[in-house]
Amino acid sequence: MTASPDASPTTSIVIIGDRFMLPGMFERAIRDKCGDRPVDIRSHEMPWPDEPMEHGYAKAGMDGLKEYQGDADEIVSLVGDAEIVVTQLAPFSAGMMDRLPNLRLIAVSRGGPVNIDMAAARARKIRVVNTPGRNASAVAEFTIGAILAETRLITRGHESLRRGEWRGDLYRADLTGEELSEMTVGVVGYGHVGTKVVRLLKAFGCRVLVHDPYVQLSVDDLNDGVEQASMERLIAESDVVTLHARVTAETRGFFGTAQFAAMKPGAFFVNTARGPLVDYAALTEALKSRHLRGAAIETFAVEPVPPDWELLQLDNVTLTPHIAGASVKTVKYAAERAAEEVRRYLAGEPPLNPC
Ligand SMILES: NC(=O)C1=CN([C@@H]2O[C@H](COP(=O)(O)OP(=O)(O)OC[C@H]3O[C@@H](n4cnc5c(N)ncnc54)[C@H](O)[C@@H]3O)[C@@H](O)[C@H]2O)C=CC1
Ligand SMILES: O=C(O)C(=O)COP(=O)(O)O
Repeated sequence: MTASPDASPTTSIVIIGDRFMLPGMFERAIRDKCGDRPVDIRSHEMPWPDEPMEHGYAKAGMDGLKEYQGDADEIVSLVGDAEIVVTQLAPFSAGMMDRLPNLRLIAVSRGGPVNIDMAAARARKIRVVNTPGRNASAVAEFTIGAILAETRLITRGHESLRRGEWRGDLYRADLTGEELSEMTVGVVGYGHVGTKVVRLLKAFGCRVLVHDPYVQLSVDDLNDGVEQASMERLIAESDVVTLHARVTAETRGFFGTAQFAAMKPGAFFVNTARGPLVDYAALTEALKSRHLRGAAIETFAVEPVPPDWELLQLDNVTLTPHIAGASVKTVKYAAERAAEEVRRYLAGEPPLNPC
């Protein structure tokens, strides 16, 4: 059908999807929101690379961009003359933007737009929007599961039964857990995920300590007895320590030999945040010596981890392959927000989440 001469020009939108975006969901959301506008949407799936990379999806070193997936030339050719790009992991460097003169909006479904050169985008007046907290409830729920997997020995019980071993005497010491209602849980980082972890923990009746030097506790949490603590106090008093900070110059290597030694004997350690926050060789020693009773680890500095890695062989750790944020709700929410950002851009409205 030919457009009438006075019709608005068609806006070209390119979606660069990956395994976190679920095929078709972003395109459907944009069509639902922007159906009354002439849009031409092209969706591409980026193949997932097999080789181990930083956090599983970061190639290091393209103009300081991090946690990205995809080749610059390939992405430039996929985007072509499009005005809008919707992506999660595709990188956009200054050099790539120079080759994409029509690009005006990048909707990036990330907590932080670490795969986009923000200074370059600002200089070229490209609007960049993101979706902070899109996976926060997914990670928070998963974290509670990871804590329970260790404190209630769900993983140990599972492994025991897989080996054909019933529980033995009630109560076999290695399958006798500890209840959160009697524990102190230390939450490091009180951002999108950390605040939700605290909210869920309160239902268990445990004492909750929070360490985050940059944020004040909410009035609700203060009224519910949650305490702000120095890192030293949190480490010394917690039966479970759970990490929810981003990797910065300050937080990189946050937990090493000294911190694990200062934790209570028999305490548990949980990391669903990022591998570089932790010295995993030091954690391995703390678990082997049984100074720590258990750990639940979900993210690593380089992913996938080698199958013969010592941490994977220990009997007092629950390990998952970086799946805490991956829920259907996360993707639905991200698609909905990206579509709303596209609608706002097309309608000349201000963005929901400008970067
Ligand atoms: N396993 C998974 O699938 C996922 C993991 N993540 C990770 O979870 C972590 C938390 O994510 P969000 O809550 O969205 O981040 P966020 O940016 O909302 O919160 C991070 C918090 O860390 C705090 N922080 C900064 N320096 C600190 C320090 N020295 N000590 C204590 N706290 C400090 C900040 O003030 C902020 O409140 C990040 O590392 C993120 O990469 C996020 C999503 C999915
Ligand atoms: O760690 C993951 O799985 C992520 O999805 C990264 O979350 P982010 O976009 O950095 O908040």
